[in-house]
Amino acid sequence: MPGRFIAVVGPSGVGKDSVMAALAARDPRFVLLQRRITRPQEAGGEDHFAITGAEFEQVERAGGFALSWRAHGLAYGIPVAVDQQLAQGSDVLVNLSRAVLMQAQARFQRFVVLSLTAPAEVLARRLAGRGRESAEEIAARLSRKGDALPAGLPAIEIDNSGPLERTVETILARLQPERA
Ligand SMILES: Nc1ncnc2c1ncn2[C@@H]1O[C@H](COP(=O)(O)OP(=O)(O)O)[C@@H](O)[C@H]1O
Ligand SMILES: O=P(O)(O)OC[C@H]1O[C@H](OP(=O)(O)OP(=O)(O)O)[C@H](O)[C@@H]1O
Repeated sequence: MPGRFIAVVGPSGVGKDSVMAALAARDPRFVLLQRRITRPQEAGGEDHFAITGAEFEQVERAGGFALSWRAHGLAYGIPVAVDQQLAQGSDVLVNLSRAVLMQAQARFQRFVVLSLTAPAEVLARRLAGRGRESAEEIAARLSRKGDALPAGLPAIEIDNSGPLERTVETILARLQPERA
């Protein structure tokens, strides 16, 4: 049985990368997908694979991405190698744009959406604390109206305004039944 493609979505600062890293650290059946992003490696935050805009377009044209999208002035790609990780039975955690969820649902056999939420003031505090973006970029992220989840798409909604450990426990409990 292939593993599950677990799309982790939610507004900037909600804790997608932190929650994914904590899940992977907690249970080796979860693996993290390393995204291709046109963001410098030294920017900090998630462990992405930095790629230039020209390289990105080349890979995209050649069909090297299972999914790709643009946001925050950057381009993001999920390499087709994700299929091998899934075929090995791993549950793969992927930080995804809400804009590509329908495409992802059509592309992957076993597909789960984890939708993280937190109040606006928590997002603002966390983005400032993360320190990866300038004050101007943070303001743009906070005012960006991300897409709502597509109507009818099943999603597991998880509040991440409390401690990370509590979020991880809640997610494990919600995902466990399907793993048996
Ligand atoms: N449950 C939590 N409690 C406290 N701080 C958190 C929690 N989740 C994430 N953070 C912090 O909030 C900031 C944004 O988290 P991050 O994982 O980068 O969010 P996202 O990937 O959704 O933008 C980081 O500095 C992170 O350490
Ligand atoms: O369409 P949306 O659902 O709003 O998502 C837009 C983008 O925001 C996040 O990027 P990134 O991880 O670079 O930013 P973040 O950590 O600030 O959320 C997410 O992974 C998408 O690439």
